[in-house]
Amino acid sequence: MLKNDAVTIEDLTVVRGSRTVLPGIDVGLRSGVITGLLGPSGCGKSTLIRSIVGVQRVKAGTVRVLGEDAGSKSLRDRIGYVTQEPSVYDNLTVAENLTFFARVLGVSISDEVDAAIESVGLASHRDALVGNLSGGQRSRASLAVALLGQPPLLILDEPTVGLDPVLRVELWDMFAEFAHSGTTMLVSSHVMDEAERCDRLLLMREGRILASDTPQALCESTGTTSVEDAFLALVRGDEGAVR
Ligand SMILES: Nc1ncnc2c1ncn2[C@@H]1O[C@H](COP(=O)(O)OP(=O)(O)OP(=O)(O)O)[C@@H](O)[C@H]1O
Repeated sequence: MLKNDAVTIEDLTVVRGSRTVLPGIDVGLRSGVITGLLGPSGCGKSTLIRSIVGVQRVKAGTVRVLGEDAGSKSLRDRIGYVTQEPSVYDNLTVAENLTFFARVLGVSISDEVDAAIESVGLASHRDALVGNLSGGQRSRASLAVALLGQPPLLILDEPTVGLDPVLRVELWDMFAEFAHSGTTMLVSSHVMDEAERCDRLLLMREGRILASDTPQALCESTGTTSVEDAFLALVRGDEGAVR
């Protein structure tokens, strides 16, 4: 963890139902880079994200986000969060959805709505009903909502699920642009080839952080040439350590 990390997490313990999902983890998110959050289904990625966004009841530990406690009111318009399910209204157009959420957030409608629509490549569908859009277009409309007000921290939970390869590449190009302009990004993914597009990676397994480093450093430290192989090597090492 670094002093100027955008997010610092210490000894975070989360229990959901009767299961200890996060058993006291420490991790930091570097500012102004894309961190990929990777790990098998059920390993706790969404729970970690919910803790950062401030909607998860935590049992112990601290989560500091942009210098505030996670969940603080002052963070409300400083975090853009896109869940796995599109969070836009089917019976409103793209522009109407954005206008509605801009009002809720109190951001300038005239400037921000069109800029957000433009940046997710939906300008030609500005006046289309969201209910008539394709799955990928609906995901991008959700992403546009998260961009309103240009929050310094963007958290995207599996933003490319169900999207075609061309669209995935376009979205990752867009994420790189956001990071380039100073936005801190946390992007969860199941897809290992997307990991190569991240500046840093958090590899999770069964609620624990197996590694937090650059893709290159992970490959070097495990003597592998792909993130997928690095992850497998770390899992095998972890299994050996647990045994
Ligand atoms: N409300 C709940 N009550 C009990 N257990 C829960 C609850 N919500 C999640 N869990 C458990 O917590 C663990 C972590 O879930 P989480 O959704 O964080 O995983 P994930 O890594 O995001 O998975 P996926 O990639 O499939 O979305 C899982 O074992 C899940 O079954």
